Amino acid sequence: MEAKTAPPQRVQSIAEAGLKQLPREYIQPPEARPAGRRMNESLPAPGEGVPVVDLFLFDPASFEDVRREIQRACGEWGAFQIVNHGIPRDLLERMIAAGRRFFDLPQDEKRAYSCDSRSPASEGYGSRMLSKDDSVLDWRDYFDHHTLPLSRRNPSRWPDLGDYREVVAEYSDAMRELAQKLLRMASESLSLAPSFIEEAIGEVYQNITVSFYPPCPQPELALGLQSHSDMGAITLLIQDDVGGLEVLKDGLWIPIVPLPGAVIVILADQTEIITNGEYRSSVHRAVVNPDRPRLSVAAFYDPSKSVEILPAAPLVAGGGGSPARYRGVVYGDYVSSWYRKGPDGKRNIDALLIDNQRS
Ligand SMILES: O=C(O)CCC(=O)C(=O)O
Ligand SMILES: [Fe+2]
Repeated sequence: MEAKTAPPQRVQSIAEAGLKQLPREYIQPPEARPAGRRMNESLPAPGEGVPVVDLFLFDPASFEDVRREIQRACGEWGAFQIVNHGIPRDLLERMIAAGRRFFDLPQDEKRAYSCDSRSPASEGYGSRMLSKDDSVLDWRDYFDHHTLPLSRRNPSRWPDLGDYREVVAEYSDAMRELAQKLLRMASESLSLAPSFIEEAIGEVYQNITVSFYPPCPQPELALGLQSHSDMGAITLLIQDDVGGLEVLKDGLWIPIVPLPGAVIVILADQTEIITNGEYRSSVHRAVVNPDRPRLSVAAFYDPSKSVEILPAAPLVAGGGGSPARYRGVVYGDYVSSWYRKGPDGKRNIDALLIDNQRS
């Protein structure tokens, strides 16, 4: 428990104090440590890593090729990078630069924007996604923005720092459009109506989280963000050139190597349910390094809390597909159970599996 008077500890302040040893709360259990990964034994050969999909090719003339690429990226990986996505490079760079400007502020100026650490997903500056007395802490600070629907968007709560507020608003709108485009492609590639997934998730809630991972004195013992899958429908992420995001594929942690100008797509749990497991939500984590701070910006695109999420009728038995693999769930209940249990390295979605047909 934090003492009432002491401000919550920020990872960046700990890092700046220049410790040689990682404080105990940040030491991961041996099985979760990045040093334990078997990654070096089998780094992906060129062309075998996380897919890169060129959306420029997504036109009717080459539709079949891209459709196959989308099917492979969503079905086998649940995470991929996209290029030629239509978002101006300049906007991506201004978003990263805005995030960096905030984290460069002196600690007491940042603290003026602190979120309410007792309430999950509260807006503002904070140090971890969930709090559970026995959990190991992430080597990460963040700033969470509530951006959509517009009724939740209140830029006066965001850093008053040059064009910061304009950039976040512009970025939010651009990422909403891109998420819609991708969900349409995902629907179409499963022969669903293009608007199927969008309609299934109802009014969209978007949060934008800037994550800051300070240099870590013992990165082999820590994680910037522990293994998890995202709860909502789809996450669009950009990162600077440092690298650290990894996705789990067939038991191996595969790095998503920074690709300038690319956007990383991470399918989240509700898309896996709606597609009846044809498309998978990606289990991912962030590792840290001793030398350079890393910054990423995630735009989470989530269903309304009141919507019931179910496997799509055309994809289950009766509609021509396989038996339903997941029980339906009201999204708000899914979120509450996630915050109660925490990710614990497991996929929350597995609790909804019928007969555990997929592991
Ligand atoms: O910073 C990253 O690369 C990952 C962030 C992430 O997975 C999340 O915020 O859910
Ligand atoms: Fe994530």
